[in-house]
Amino acid sequence: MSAPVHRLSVADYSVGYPGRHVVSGLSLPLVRGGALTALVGPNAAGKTTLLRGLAGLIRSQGSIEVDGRELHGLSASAYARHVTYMPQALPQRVALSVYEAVLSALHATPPEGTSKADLRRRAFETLERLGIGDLALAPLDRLSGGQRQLASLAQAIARQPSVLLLDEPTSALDLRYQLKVMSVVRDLARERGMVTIFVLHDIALAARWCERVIVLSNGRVAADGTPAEAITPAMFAEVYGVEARVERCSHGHVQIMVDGLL
Ligand SMILES: Nc1ncnc2c1ncn2[C@@H]1O[C@H](COP(=O)(O)OP(=O)(O)OP(=O)(O)O)[C@@H](O)[C@H]1O
Repeated sequence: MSAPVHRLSVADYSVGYPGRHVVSGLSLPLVRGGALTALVGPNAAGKTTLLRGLAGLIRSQGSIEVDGRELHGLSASAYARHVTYMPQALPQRVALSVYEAVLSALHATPPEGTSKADLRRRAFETLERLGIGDLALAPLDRLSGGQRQLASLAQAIARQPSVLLLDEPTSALDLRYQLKVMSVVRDLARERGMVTIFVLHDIALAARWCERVIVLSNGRVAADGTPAEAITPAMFAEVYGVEARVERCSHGHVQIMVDGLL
C-alpha cells in the first residue's frame, strides 16, 4: 500500500522578528509531497526565517495547513509531529554519540504506537540509509563538519514527519555525499509522500533534483514553477544581479553558466 501524499498550503503568511517583517502576506500554491521542492534566493532573502516560521519556531501570522489542518494554535509537541526542521547550524558539540543524538530526536516526538525497540531500530536504519552506520558510536564532538551535517540530517529524517524542511543540508558535504543526500531524501519523499523543502544555494543541484523551485527575493516569491520555468536568465538578472545562461544537456538536465555580474 503506498503512503498518502501529504500537502502543505501557506496563505497570507507573515513572519519576522520583533519590529521587523521579513516575509509579509506570502502565499504558496499547494506544495505536494512525494517530490522535492527547492527554496532558493539571495542572502538575506528570508529563506531561513520562512522555514523557521513554518516549523513553528518563530511567531507567524496567516495560515499554514498540513493535509487541510491549520497548524497555528497547536501545542509545540503536536506541531512538531507534523513538521520537522533541520537547521543550518550544525548540532552542538554535546557529549552524545551519533546514534544517541538520533535516538534523542526520536524520543522528543515519539510516533504513536512505536516501542523503544522500534525507535532504536529506526535510528540505526536511518544511519545505514544515509551511509553513516559506521559513525553510530562516534561522539558528535569528534566529527568533521560534513559528518555533523549528516548526523543532523539523520535526526530530521528519522522522525518521519509529514513536512520536512531542510536548511542548506548539503552545504558542508563533498560531491559524493551531496548526491547521496539528495537521492536518499528524494526516495524517502516518494516512499512517505512527504512534503520536502530544501533551502539550497546551489541552483544546479536544485534544478537537477527538485520538481519545483521557489525563488524568494526580499521576502517575496519572485518565481515558482518547474526548474525550467523558475530558473531563467531573467530570474538570475532580476534576483541575483548576475548574467547567466540556462541550457539543457544531452540528459535533459538544466545547465547553468554564470557569465558575470551585471
Ligand atoms: N534573529 C534575528 N533578528 C532580527 N533579524 C534577523 C534575525 N535573523 C535574521 N534576521 C534578518 O532577517 C533577514 C532574512 O534573514 P534570513 O536568515 O531569513 O535570510 P536567508 O535568505 O536565509 O539568508 P542566507 O542565504 O544568507 O542564509 C535578514 O535581513 C536578517 O538580517
